[in-house]
Amino acid sequence: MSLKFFKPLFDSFSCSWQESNIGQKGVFYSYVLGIVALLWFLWFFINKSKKGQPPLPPGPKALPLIGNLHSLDPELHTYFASLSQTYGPICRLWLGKKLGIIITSPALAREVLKDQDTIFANRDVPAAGREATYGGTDIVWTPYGPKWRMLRKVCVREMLSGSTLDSVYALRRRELRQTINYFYSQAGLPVNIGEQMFLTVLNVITSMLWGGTVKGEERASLGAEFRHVVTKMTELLGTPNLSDFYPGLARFDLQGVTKKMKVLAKRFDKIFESMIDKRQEIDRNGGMETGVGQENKDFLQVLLKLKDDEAAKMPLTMPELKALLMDMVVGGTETSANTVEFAMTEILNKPDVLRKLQQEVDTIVGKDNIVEESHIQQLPYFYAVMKEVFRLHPALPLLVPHCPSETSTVGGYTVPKGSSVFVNVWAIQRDPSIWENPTEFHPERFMEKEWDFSGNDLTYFPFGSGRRICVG
Ligand code: HEM
Repeated sequence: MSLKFFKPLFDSFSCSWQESNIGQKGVFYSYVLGIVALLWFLWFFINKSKKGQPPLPPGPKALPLIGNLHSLDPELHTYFASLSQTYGPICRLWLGKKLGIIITSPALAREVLKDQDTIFANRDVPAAGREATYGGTDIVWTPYGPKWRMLRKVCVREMLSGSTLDSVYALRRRELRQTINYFYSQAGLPVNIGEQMFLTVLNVITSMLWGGTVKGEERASLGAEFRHVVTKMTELLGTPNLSDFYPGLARFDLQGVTKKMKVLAKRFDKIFESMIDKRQEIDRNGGMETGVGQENKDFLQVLLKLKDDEAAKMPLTMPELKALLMDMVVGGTETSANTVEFAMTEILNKPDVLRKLQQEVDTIVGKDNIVEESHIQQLPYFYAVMKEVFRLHPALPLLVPHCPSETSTVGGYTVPKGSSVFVNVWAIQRDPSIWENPTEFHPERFMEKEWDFSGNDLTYFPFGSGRRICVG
């Protein structure tokens, strides 16, 4: 590097200084030369150590400063699928200052979600996500480690275990029957499946959360408010946000995403506070009004007990408690409701599938009976239809992005620490080299081969795979 580069810098020093002290000038140049030499050595060694590393994955040409933001399509999963057609099963994209890595093959998904799971079981928390979840203290955004393990364990053991779910079967049954009754009463009229399913799932989840704490009209109006807030929150979480692409700009919140999320989160917080107050009051009065099942505590009761447990190795804080409630309400409702809506759409478009389903239900359940959950194992075609819906329409087509806690190698390329890793399960589940007629809704394929939701087979994993697999 030429010293001429520094000339303007030297010129800016006062002339009198230069003229008056020739000796000091010599010392000054020696310092500058020393610093330049040091910088050069540093640069040389950093590059040398990088030379041993594989290159970054291939990807489209990036512009200075903005990277590939100019060509980003908001429908990310289809856009990423088209990139993988050009650049292969692992490619990269510069999202401002953030590096995005896109994975689009079962083999590479296995490397990320199974072989190097402990490294990739982390998250890069988006500004909107942080705001929505009390600073990212929920299961979804907590980094892999003891805290995350504790939160997940509480959730799985106390709310989603087989025995708890069995104990609240009556509650699911009641909610579903109410919904079916409603559809029946609307025969011949248009109905909004998505909306009805959202309310059904929401009622099931919130009843499990705080049981009989709210009833009647209050419950119905709470449902409407939840739907509105959850929909807005999901929209904000999906909005490409400059604060995430340029973390240095996050405090300016240029698009106002954080501000909007704050308003929504406040509305949820009010509901949570009111439920907690009511629950504590019922408990203070010695009430056993749980609504979940006679012997069962509702989830909120269990959480409040854990929060007050001073002997706990890792106590639960109030923000973590509320963040867990948020995960259940936001994570469980839209995903389930959208899946049912897709199922109904596909079935209505395929009269032969509808006919086969009706025949199976008539034979196994009988025309005069109502389907129970226990029937599902005896309804293989029904189960295959469900699996086919999850194949074509995974609720989270890119999972929740993973983030490596250290620089690693995937598919022979470097994936730097802190990059956002998008596993395109939507594209993998439509890959023509794996699936025959991949875009066709054809449940029979699941009658011929066993696929499950366990995440062990990286050709079919609508709930993710590895440590971060869906908790619900
Ligand atoms: C149709 C239903 C659902 C689908 C398709 C679905 C799918 C997923 C997927 C793909 C992930 C991300 C996995 C990853 O990052 O690799 C996830 C995470 C998660 N899901 Fe679900 N989900 C559903 C329902 C639920 C329900 C009912 C709940 C709770 C009641 C729930 C709670 C969560 C939570 C808390 C996480 C974060 C797990 C973690 O980061 O450790 N989900 N889900």
